[in-house]
Amino acid sequence: MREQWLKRWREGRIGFHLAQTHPALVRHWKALGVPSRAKVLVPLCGKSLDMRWLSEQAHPVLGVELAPEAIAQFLAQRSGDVSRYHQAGFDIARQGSVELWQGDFFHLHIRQVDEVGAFYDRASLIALPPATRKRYAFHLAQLVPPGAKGLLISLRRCDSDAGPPYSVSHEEIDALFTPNFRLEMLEESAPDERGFAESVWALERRGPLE
Ligand SMILES: C[S@@+](CC[C@H](N)C(=O)[O-])C[C@H]1O[C@@H](n2cnc3c(N)ncnc32)[C@H](O)[C@@H]1O
Repeated sequence: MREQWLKRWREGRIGFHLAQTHPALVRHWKALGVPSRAKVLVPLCGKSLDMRWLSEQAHPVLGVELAPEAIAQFLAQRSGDVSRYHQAGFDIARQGSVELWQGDFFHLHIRQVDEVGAFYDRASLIALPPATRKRYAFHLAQLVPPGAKGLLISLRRCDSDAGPPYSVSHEEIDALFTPNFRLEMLEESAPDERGFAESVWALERRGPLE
């Protein structure tokens, strides 16, 4: 799966990328009640402009992405100094208040994200096959502290298991996240021309005794 994603970026097959900030992020982020200036973890971030929007809301951003092309293209969208360093297997580039960590999200360790207070996930689940989605939900729960809030945007289609993009049912999202998060579905769009409906969820990391 890693190779498949790296190949897609090399070949420029990135139909998932939006040329604008995701409207649901703009619609729902404020109401989540994320503390101002909380650092936002963006797993599997691609070159999403949503990271620019979050940083414009005064949130430092930590994006994690496998493909070097995604990171180079994100940085090239803006002029501005880029500082680079390396930490525990990740090549890190910082531009303004956005840090992009190039490497495998599953290798990210809680010690490396101890300042994170919120998260934003658009299209991570649909990028991963079913067994890896379980690992993803568990790993995210390990990385964010109790009380951390986030937005999750996913896709479902009733008639196919092929992917990516994978179809992820509401029942699966519930089963993946309920053990460690409070979860509320905020909206679901009508199906698009490929039959995919997009759903938006508010999550909050539970505490150890909840
Ligand atoms: C469907 S795209 C979504 C990108 C972005 N969130 C957006 O909204 O445009 C999934 C992204 O996850 C990246 N990816 C896949 N597996 C990964 C992993 N294990 N660690 C980090 N990034 C990964 C892919 O390279 C791809 O850019």
